[in-house]
Amino acid sequence: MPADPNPLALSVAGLNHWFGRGEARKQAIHDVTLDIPSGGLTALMGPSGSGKTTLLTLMGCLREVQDGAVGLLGQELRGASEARLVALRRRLGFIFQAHNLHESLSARQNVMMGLQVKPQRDPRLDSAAAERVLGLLGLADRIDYMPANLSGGQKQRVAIARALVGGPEVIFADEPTAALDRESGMAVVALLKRLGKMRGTTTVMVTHDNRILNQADRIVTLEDGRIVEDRLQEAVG
Ligand SMILES: Nc1ncnc2c1ncn2[C@@H]1O[C@H](COP(=O)(O)OP(=O)(O)OP(=O)(O)O)[C@@H](O)[C@H]1O
Repeated sequence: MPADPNPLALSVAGLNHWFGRGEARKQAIHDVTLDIPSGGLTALMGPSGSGKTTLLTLMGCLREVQDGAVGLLGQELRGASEARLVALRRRLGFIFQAHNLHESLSARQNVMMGLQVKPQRDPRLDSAAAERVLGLLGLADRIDYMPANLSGGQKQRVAIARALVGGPEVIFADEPTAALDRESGMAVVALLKRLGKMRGTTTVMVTHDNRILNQADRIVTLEDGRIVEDRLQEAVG
């Protein structure tokens, strides 16, 4: 049988999630069903507390699936063993607002950390790979700087380079451009879109940033833990 030309990166069905116990128990995700094909940039938006981060972390194997199904890269997350989840996480890239760089390592060394989960690589190529991705993110002249000597936006771009350097199949990002100026934010989105077209990399991104929403292929809106709108769009620009 020929391979499916457009396989699903994510397939979520009847997903529910609760926080707390007893009287404090509160449902954060209500019956979410969502298929995301490989490639492309999907934006998750919605008011504060609507469940965006919870949904992102459930899809990214960072939170245990309690009820419903989450298929990621063809594997079901609910009930999966820790070993299987660890193997899957190695195929993902995560970008969060708090960049968590190692202060004692240079930008290059921080990005090289993103390759250490790849057992099959040739480590002699790590340094050049880190340099290349930092260059793509406009940091060619900051490669050997320490985090203390970088601005907040530059540190965030180093964290993004670290998430991208290993060639992840799916990228989960939570407000990745919040700390970036307009130009850097647009460069990050352009790079994610290029990865989608060239390598079929899928990006799922929580954002309120209108510049990014304009560039997204699809916008999924949550309210009170439910999907209230799911819109495909022709990207602008
Ligand atoms: N660890 C937690 N323990 C208890 N409740 C939580 C926890 N994390 C999230 N919640 C609750 O779940 C709901 C959804 O939160 P979530 O962080 O997913 O929303 P969000 O849309 O990402 O919000 P924001 O835009 O403010 O980041 C909220 O009511 C929140 O208070």
